[in-house]
Amino acid sequence: MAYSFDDLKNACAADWQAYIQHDFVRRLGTGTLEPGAFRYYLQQDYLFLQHFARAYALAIYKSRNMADLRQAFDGLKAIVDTELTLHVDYCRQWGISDHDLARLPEDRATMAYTRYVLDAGNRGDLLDMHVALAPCLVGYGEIANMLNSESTTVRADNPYDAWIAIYESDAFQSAMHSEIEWLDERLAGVTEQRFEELVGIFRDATLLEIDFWQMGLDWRSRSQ
Ligand SMILES: Cc1ncc(CN)c(N)n1
Repeated sequence: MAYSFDDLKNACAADWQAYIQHDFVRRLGTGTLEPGAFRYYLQQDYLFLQHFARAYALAIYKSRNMADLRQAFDGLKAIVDTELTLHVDYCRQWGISDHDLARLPEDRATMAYTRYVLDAGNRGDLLDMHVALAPCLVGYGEIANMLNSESTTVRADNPYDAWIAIYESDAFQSAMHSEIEWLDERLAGVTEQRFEELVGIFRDATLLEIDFWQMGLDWRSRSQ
């Protein structure tokens, strides 16, 4: 059987839905998320993105041909040039200065997720690395599309509208599609046993995304 990215998602369908439809996401869409929860998430996400940039750099290191190298490089650029740049501007709008960002303590949910992905890439091969990175890139693209399709989503006067805009942007959506294409090509040739290993990594990373949203909702008990 030729596997595809959709098979990875289908193998962890309940966890994937719990991630995409998390309460944190729903409240972003309706504009009802507590500002403190969003601010805490935004700050941790700044640290998260820096570690994910390191993970894409590891994917570049593990690439053995130009096509793989270019794919990992595009992922690195999407994080550093698109997401992190917008993120720093966005943090300023939320009253979080560069000074604050430079001194942030790392939450254990940030630590667990980012180190898991770096470890999956270190001990595994390039496909393990991309599968560990996929819930991040594909999940946020899907979340933006899901929010756009829901009648309960508020865009005008929603304090989180700019957040949705980052992930519905052409730059982010095209990075997501190109990653799915890359994964589809590689997954088509794996054995059943290898696919099951990859499902384990994909599920772990999806569960760690859920923990990251939950960290935001639990911000009061986690605040520095
Ligand atoms: C935790 C998390 N996951 C995914 C993304 C989208 N790159 C993000 N910014 N933060």
